[in-house]
Amino acid sequence: MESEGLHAHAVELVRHGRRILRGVSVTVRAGELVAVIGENGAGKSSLLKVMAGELRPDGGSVSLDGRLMTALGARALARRRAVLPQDLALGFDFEALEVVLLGRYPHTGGGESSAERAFAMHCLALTECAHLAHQRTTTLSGGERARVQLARVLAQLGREGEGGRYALLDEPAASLDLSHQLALFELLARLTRESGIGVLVTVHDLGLAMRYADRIVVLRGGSVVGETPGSLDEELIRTAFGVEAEVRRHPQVRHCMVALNRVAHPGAG
Ligand SMILES: Nc1ncnc2c1ncn2[C@@H]1O[C@H](COP(=O)(O)OP(=O)(O)OP(=O)(O)O)[C@@H](O)[C@H]1O
Repeated sequence: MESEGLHAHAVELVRHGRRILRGVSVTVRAGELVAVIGENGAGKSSLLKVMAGELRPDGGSVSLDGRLMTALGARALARRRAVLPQDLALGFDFEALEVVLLGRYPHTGGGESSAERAFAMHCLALTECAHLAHQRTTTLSGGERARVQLARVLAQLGREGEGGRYALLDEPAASLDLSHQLALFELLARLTRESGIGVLVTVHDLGLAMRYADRIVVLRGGSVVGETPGSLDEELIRTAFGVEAEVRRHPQVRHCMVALNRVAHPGAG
């Protein structure tokens, strides 16, 4: 078993008799931003849930820094990794700051010192929603709610040295406007570089994935069909999405851009 990092090794997942993940192996190391892309139903969220320890694989294993996920207790796990699910329904109408403080629970057991509140405010500021601290989450816009939840994830990951160093984020950019999508990925890239946090993120925007990810994992039909450091080629996009695309390196900036042309096989499922 590999030691450092979050590893899915030959993971199989079956749900209600359907094989959803087939022999999937993915690694996220400390300080690395790994993007998972793939068409609807490819298995991205399922993989994220398995790697978060929320779903038990039916074959293979998941380990976190050399320990099997199944051997970690709930609180230890909550200090080591934080999850942003795709659709999170809160049962209570909390203020945004209270939601972020929930992220501190695995560390504090529920105490709310002024230092904890200041740290929670700091996390809200990182995701540009300090001004929403005392607004009820039911009254937030979709994008604002996503940013508050991201602040909760950051609070759960904690200060450096506290442990809890992996963030698993399921389509965090889905409801964000253009500027906040960029700000989110800039923040994630900075966190991986400066704090050594490992990030696994599912994303539909290939441009964001190519610009910010250290590695891109491509899923199709529950299998990994490609893995590439930061740039996709046209063949892989065709394989993964059935779409003809052109990938060009921008002359001024170092990252690649993708121009989608047409569906490769119109009507194909
Ligand atoms: N509990 C379940 N029972 C049966 N099928 C399931 C279950 N959970 C997921 N699936 C199926 O597994 C497949 C993968 O789902 P998953 O949510 O992982 O896809 P995804 O790649 O995240 O898709 P999207 O881009 O639409 O969010 C889908 O076809 C889905 O219908």
